[in-house]
Amino acid sequence: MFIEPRVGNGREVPRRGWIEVVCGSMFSGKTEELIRRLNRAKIARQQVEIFKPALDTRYHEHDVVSHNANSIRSTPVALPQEMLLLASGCDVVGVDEAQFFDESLVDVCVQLANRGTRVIVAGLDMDYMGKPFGPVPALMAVAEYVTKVHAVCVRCGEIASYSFRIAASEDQILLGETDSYEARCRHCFLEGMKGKSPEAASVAAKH
Ligand SMILES: Nc1ncnc2c1ncn2[C@@H]1O[C@H](COP(=O)(O)OP(=O)(O)O)[C@@H](O)[C@H]1O
Ligand SMILES: Cc1cn([C@H]2C[C@H](O)[C@@H](COP(=O)(O)O)O2)c(=O)[nH]c1=O
Ligand SMILES: [Zn+2]
Repeated sequence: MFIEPRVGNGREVPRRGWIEVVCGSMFSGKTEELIRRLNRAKIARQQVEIFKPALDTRYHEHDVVSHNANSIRSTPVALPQEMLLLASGCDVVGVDEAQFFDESLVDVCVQLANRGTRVIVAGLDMDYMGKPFGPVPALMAVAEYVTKVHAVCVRCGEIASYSFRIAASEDQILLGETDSYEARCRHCFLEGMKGKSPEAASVAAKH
């Protein structure tokens, strides 16, 4: 799985495209896993392009940077359509923070895969309310491979699938780190939601 197959029995084989999604909560290792796969492709001398949403300026204007400071050069784009032109001739395209793009990202990834590109997309599957986030759930549906990674719940040490917001904002988009979010397991996420706004409490009440 996730090999870099371009040469078969010493002969060039036609390029085959596909989509891989790496999803999970904040701090679950999505960016690390994306960087690991992209670096392997570079070692295999494949042409790699990496994109991130222009709005994600948390760590660096250009680089994709993980919470433990691994990084890889990327191109910030405002719209998914820009990737179609910028990635022409590429073997592998990586996309980080996919949740910040609009739904057109799904069609762009499908077009790239259809024209023979391996597309690796990393992003949050759920927002701070535990609701599906942006185009990530739809990408999971059309992907050949979906990998859900997990963080460690900072409250109890169980595996964490939720990003619990400790900051006051109720906007869906709020850039941040440990200053604004905690990785939490289902139980600790629901416990936290009970003490929040009426909408948040109703999310917890449904469970
Ligand atoms: N609660 C946590 N659970 C797991 N890893 C954490 C946690 N808090 C910080 N980390 C660090 O975050 C790293 C993963 O960072 P990153 O790949 O950027 O995650 P993501 O892109 O999913 O937010 C881990 O290797 C670890 O060093
Ligand atoms: C849950 C949640 C997160 N965000 C923001 C916070 C961070 O800037 C990114 C996630 O980064 P990571 O690489 O996955 O750690 O998304 C948000 O805007 N809204 C949310 O609900
Ligand atoms: Zn917990």
